[in-house]
Amino acid sequence: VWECPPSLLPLPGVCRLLSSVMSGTESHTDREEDYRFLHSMLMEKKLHLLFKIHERLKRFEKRSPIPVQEHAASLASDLAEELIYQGWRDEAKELVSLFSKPHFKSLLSVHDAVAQRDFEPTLPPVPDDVLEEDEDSVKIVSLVKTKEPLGATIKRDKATGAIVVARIMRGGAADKSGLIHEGDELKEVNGVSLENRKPKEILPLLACSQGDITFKIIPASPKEEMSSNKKKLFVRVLFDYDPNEDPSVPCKDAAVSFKRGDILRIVSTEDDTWWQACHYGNSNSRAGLIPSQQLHERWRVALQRPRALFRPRQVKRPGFSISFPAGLRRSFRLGRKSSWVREAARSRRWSAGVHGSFRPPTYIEVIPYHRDPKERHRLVVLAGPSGVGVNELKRRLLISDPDRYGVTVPYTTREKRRQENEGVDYHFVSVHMFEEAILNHRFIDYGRYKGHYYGTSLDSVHRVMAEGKVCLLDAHPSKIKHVYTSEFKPYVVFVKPPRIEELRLTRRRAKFICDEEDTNPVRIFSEEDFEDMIDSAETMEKEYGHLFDKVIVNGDIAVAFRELKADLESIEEAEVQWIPAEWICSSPTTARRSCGHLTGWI
Ligand SMILES: Nc1ncnc2c1ncn2[C@@H]1O[C@H](COP(=O)(O)OP(=O)(O)OP(=O)(O)O)[C@@H](O)[C@H]1O
Repeated sequence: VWECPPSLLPLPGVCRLLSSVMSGTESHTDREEDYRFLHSMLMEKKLHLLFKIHERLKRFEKRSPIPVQEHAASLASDLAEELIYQGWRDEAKELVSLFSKPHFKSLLSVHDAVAQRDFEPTLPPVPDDVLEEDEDSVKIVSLVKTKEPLGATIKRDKATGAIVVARIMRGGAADKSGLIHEGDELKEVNGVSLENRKPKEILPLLACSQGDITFKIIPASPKEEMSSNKKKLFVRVLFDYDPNEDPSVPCKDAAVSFKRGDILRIVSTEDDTWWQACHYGNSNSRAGLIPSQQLHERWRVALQRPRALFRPRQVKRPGFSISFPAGLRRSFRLGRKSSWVREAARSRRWSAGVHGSFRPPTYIEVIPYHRDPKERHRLVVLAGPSGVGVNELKRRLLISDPDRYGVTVPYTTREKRRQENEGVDYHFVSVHMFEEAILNHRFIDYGRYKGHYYGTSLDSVHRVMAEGKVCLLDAHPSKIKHVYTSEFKPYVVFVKPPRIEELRLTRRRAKFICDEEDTNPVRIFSEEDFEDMIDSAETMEKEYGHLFDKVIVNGDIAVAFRELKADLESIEEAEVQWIPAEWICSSPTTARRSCGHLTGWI
């Protein structure tokens, strides 16, 4: 067994390592002599002292010590001189001899070098000849380049052929230096003229520069900073973006990737095509390029498939249910039940596509919201194509916590049936009352079915919320606008079908209720139902995706339910919730003043 000498005990890790090296080597060495040599080398006291020093340095490194003073060598020499005049006592003699030892002197001089950060490259003096031409306009900028990129992009000015700084990334090295600005013309890098060079020839020049880097620059005329940049502007992104898959991004390394739903802080919108933003909550994240709203809209237009835009689909949907377990099927989605509403939905889709009346999903301006425990809960809207499982999820939520969740009771003008209870299954009202409520805009959703009105009113939502419960409302996405206010602060969950293969597998035994007049009102899903469900989900996402806070894919019902429940709980517990700025900045003037030129959708 190989043992450590007691002086090495503070380094158990090194001892263990050396010990294992030795025991590992033992079986591989044929010759005793080699083994002894290795043993004596690894046991060498100096080697262990080196380890000790290394270990100490590592420990100090963690503490990030700050030098007490930067001129220890001259202090020691002054002190030595003083001591000589203090009389020649033994202690003084010893100290003077210690100070005069070359090792000690070297140690102090290394200390001073480190304290003064002498190891960093020094900037070369500005060459004498540089100011000869254009004396007023030329600027020499020297930066010390670390591993960090400069944080700037360059481009060639089409008109003049000059190389100019296209963008400066906020928080990057160039930005922090405050010496290089957007629009500056680069004349030389490290003495190499950039005349007649293409940006791609210059980039390697910058990349391989080590230490200090000197630019000869013709500064751009000073621009006024946009006031909007100084304001904190947050957006929720409504699409995924990966610069590695984007051939149009000017510089992949300078771009920021994000996922739909992420919150970004916009730091610059000066450029029409590429904005700058950083991820919220990540203090280390540097600002990077993101496609501007205009650019993203252009992409979307270019990518629009004419088939999806102009071909109205034959929508065939499950019909209407006959009776519902108490407290469940109280809010229903009329959008898919009456033929006239179906028609309306179809023409909405048609006109939106043709006239581009809906906003393409890009970024939505958001502001932080902290719910006061005394305030009402946010309304939870569940939306999704017919048959996807909205009711099933709602039912499970209610059962899981009936004190926390509540559902609305719908209104109808039809006769009450024997097994039904007023205010439990429906509010049974007269046609006159119903029509008056329509005129007073009290309905989120209403329609006629078999000669009777049915509708979900704002009052029933208020009632559930007033009980202190989280109101679960299922609604067609086109109806969300009726509750899209600061009063309800809706949290919208879109329930999306999985891929058709998974639908076939998971819905093998699922039955849904179709037309009540049908001879067989309950039937299993057909292939066509699945296709309709997927198509309709796609259309909903395209037209109303900007309203969705959360998208849940309902493949395995248990998984989808767990995800939904956890999500609804997490928004309540979250320190900050992000709500659309338009709920607070409702008047356009206020919005414009507080959010720069970006109001609501940006
Ligand atoms: N993930 C799932 N796996 C298997 N069956 C499911 C799943 N989700 C829902 N179902 C079943 O599919 C059927 C339709 O679901 P549900 O009634 O919840 O749909 P819906 O979206 O509310 O449609 P509609 O509003 O048209 O009634 C029900 O029998 C339900 O139990």
